[in-house]
Amino acid sequence: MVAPIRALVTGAAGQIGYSLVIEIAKGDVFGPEQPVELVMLDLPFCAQSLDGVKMELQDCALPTLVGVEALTDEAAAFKNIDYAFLVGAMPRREGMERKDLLAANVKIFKSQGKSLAEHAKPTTKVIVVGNPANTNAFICAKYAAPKIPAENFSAMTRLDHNRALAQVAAKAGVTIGAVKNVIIWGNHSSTQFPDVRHAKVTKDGKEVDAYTAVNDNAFLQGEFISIVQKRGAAIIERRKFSSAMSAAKAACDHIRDWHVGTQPGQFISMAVPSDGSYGVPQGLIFSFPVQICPDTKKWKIVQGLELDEFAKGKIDVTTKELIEERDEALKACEEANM
Ligand SMILES: NC(=O)C1=CN([C@@H]2O[C@H](COP(=O)(O)OP(=O)(O)OC[C@H]3O[C@@H](n4cnc5c(N)ncnc54)[C@H](O)[C@@H]3O)[C@@H](O)[C@H]2O)C=CC1
Ligand SMILES: O=C([O-])CC(=O)C(=O)O
Repeated sequence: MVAPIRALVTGAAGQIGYSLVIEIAKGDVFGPEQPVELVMLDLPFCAQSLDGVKMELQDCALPTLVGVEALTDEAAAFKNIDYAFLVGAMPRREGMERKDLLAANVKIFKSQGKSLAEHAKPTTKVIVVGNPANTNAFICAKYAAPKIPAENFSAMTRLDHNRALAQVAAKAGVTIGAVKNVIIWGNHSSTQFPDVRHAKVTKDGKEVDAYTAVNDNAFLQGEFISIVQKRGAAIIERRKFSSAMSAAKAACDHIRDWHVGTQPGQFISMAVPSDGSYGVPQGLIFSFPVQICPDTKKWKIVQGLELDEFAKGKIDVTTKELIEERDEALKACEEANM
């Protein structure tokens, strides 16, 4: 039998958690032949509802789910895991920016970074979903070092990437599968730069660039960018809760691609530690276009993409915000005596 993958979901009793655990458990992430041991962590006051989620997962009678644990102890939850979906954190409400969550959430990721170092496998791969996701991932990686290499840490911008694909498909009058290689640069915040300069669309049987397919430059350099940047807030305004189903789906897309690799010629957006590419300071957790090698399961930042002055200006703005967030988070971690 294939050895099971041990996958941890934090905040599993929350909104995203409820959509996410079923997708992992039924094979949408690691495949229909891969057994999964699912570990769910939440805070002690959620123990009862977490237990209810566990019962429901058992009742799903899933052949891929070979174990399910509902835990409220961080050390036990991080033990021997292969993948960590770090979702558990406070969500924003109407009128807030994601960085307003920094003070409340960054301490969670300091503590979980230490738990990763102490209890997880050194090969564990981590996606941070809890906001502000890039900066939380930066802190988590810092406190998990040197046991777990920085390259194993990522933050989720796949939801923004999927939002961009959907907007381009709708405007070009094609289905989602006909659009590829949109890019989200930078922070999972309203300064992110959704960029379609290198995107391709298959339209009327021919692959063309997105600008040709959409045929509306003003839209692509204006409204499109702001729709994607502010989509999270637009969902909150309507639902009064932040995106959950789409966030869970995006987390699955992110880890599935990391686990199985990207298609030849395809790139996806993932916030990973910068190696200095495109002038982004080293170590910042920054969303780049990446490709993942199916054999090594390692990501590589796509190199050599041309950036015009418009793109460079947008990338500067989001870089500056991430530097400020990083410095604020480091200060908060020093002050939090834990
Ligand atoms: N990166 C992205 O694209 C997205 C990020 N988010 C973020 O994901 C996070 C979770 O969102 P929701 O599930 O909607 O929130 P939620 O409030 O419904 O659930 C969060 C859960 O995390 C738990 N939790 C809090 N601290 C914890 C800790 N230290 N350990 C374990 N569990 C803990 C809470 O008890 C709660 O059950 C928020 O920060 C939200 O802003 C949401 C959507 C998209
Ligand atoms: O907007 C929020 O707070 C939740 C989130 O990150 C998103 O939907 O992109």
